[in-house]
Amino acid sequence: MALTMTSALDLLGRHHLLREVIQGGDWSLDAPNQDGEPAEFKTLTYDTRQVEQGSLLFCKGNFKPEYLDGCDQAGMAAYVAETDLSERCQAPGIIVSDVRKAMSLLAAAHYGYPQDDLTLVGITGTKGKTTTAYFLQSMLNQLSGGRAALLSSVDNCLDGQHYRESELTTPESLDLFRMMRQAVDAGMRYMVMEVSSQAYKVDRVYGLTFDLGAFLNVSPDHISPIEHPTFEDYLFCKRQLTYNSRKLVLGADCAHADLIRQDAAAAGTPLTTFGMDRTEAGSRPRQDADFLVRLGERHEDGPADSYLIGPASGPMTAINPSMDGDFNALNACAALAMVQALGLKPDQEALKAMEEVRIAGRMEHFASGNRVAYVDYAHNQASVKALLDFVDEQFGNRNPAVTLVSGSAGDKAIDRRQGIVQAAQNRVDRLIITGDDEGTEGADRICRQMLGYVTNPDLDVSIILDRTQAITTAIQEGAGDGTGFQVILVIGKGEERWIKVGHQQIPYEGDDRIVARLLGTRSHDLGATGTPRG
Ligand SMILES: CC(=O)N[C@H]1[C@@H](OP(=O)(O)OP(=O)(O)OC[C@H]2O[C@@H](n3ccc(=O)[nH]c3=O)[C@H](O)[C@@H]2O)O[C@H](CO)[C@@H](O)[C@@H]1O[C@H](C)C(=O)N[C@@H](C)C(=O)N[C@H](CCC(=O)O)C(=O)O
Ligand SMILES: Nc1ncnc2c1ncn2[C@@H]1O[C@H](COP(=O)(O)OP(=O)(O)OP(=O)(O)O)[C@@H](O)[C@H]1O
Repeated sequence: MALTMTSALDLLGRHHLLREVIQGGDWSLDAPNQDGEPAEFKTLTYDTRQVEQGSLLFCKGNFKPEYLDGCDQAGMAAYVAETDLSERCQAPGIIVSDVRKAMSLLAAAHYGYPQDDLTLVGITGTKGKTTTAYFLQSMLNQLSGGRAALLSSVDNCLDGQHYRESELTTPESLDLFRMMRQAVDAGMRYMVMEVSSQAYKVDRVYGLTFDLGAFLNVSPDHISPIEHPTFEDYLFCKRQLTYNSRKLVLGADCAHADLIRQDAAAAGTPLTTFGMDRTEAGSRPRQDADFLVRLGERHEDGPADSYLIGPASGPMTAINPSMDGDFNALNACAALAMVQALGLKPDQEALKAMEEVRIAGRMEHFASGNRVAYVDYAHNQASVKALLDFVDEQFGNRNPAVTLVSGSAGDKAIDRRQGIVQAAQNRVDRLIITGDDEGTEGADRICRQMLGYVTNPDLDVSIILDRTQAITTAIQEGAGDGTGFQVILVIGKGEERWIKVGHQQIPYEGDDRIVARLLGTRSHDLGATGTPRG
């Protein structure tokens, strides 16, 4: 469907978003007079640097009027904004009460409502969104002959095969609808996407109904001046997925599950639940979740523990995910519950597809002599706790000396600094606090703040600002006397090849590559599911 000035105004009017159209001194509710057939907008953009002949520009966020200089000359057809910017340009201004909502509605129309041709799955949760999304995509690809697209915080995949690094966890609505169109044109039948709390906060998914939503878990995170003012606001934004999904899969042990159940009842959204079953083998499984995962046989020194996964009513199937950790088995269980909620029957091959999934920078495992290292993306209290639970379960009987290398990002999610220290300080032997994406705050300040949260006097703790040096120290002079078994955990950056300093991304070797180089083991350079990026 071509979007013209007339159809855009009509759509905005129907959604009560249109205030008026301003061109020069003329104010009206109608489209400015045009000769002949109304011209369709050629492109839509929210960046003046992308404006070309026939563009419709959205002025959102911290947009500055001076960005409009030169847009007339570039051929801008019109702009959409919440204020009159006619002093800066000749093109008509569509003045709306909410530019982000307007952008989502107009983008959907411009790209011909691609969501109608996709089975759309949205996944939210504080932890496990990316992993669960990859697990689900792998099963859907297996069941549909490779017709599952993916939008994640690591990579986007629009044709079931090629993965490209993504910028945001959930894209801006304009980019989202464009990518959906590309996916439909590439023959995709499914799209699996992560839905961040921020997506609801700033209307990136406004007007979208998901065929299936998943709410995995929630714990305090993303509280900062540019994200959420409070945990209540963070959770409230996430809860919106329930009201915008036709069905919902919910973690049975999710905090505030009762509230989310109330949401689902209020919205008339049917629920399927999943959870970890920790009852003894052979005893009656837990009864309060529809899908369960439980520990299978333990293999000492084996590649990974195996799990049993399936509907609570049985039968269970053994799986052996290549990504370590009970939390990843739980993510696999969430993905299985989602496939079933979509009305599909996952066969053995589909479950096997999950076993092949590897995600760059998530639970990357390295070993040499008496040292084992993991590079992981844990970067808040809940994920550090989950990672240390894994270390206890997997290596506890070998009495390891555990070294943790962690920093925390600047400018956002400020509560993580305390959360990481709290989760770790009584469970590791050595903590090396180091630089992360410091942004405009400076790594020194963030590291000192983290150090200030340490209350355990027995903890061997130090700040080594340079991340490469911090990892080198951890590997070469880990905790303990160096003779016993050592576990080294390097967390928070995954496979990222840059560190954000100020507003710049400074090239960085990468945690995984540094560990591999120092331990003399092989590093993987994969985008996802064993597929090189490209
Ligand atoms: C708070 C927030 O949502 N910020 C996002 C938002 O910023 P904004 O709209 O204020 O944009 P801005 O960069 O200040 O600039 C204002 C506008 O002027 C435009 N511009 C700029 C310069 C110019 O010359 N001409 C011009 O038109 C820009 O394109 C933009 O549209 O739009 C930008 C892109 O249009 C995003 O990059 C930016 O995300 C920032 C980088 C960010 O850090 N976002 C985080 C908080 C975020 O969204 N995270 C979530 C959750 C992650 C998770 O759970 O792991 C996510 O979904 O990624
Ligand atoms: N279900 C889970 N529960 C707790 N921790 C988890 C879970 N799944 C993954 N993690 C931990 O969180 C880290 C990030 O996992 P993942 O990328 O799948 O989550 P995410 O929700 O996409 O995170 P983010 O929003 O921070 O990008 C992992 O490296 C792991 O340490």
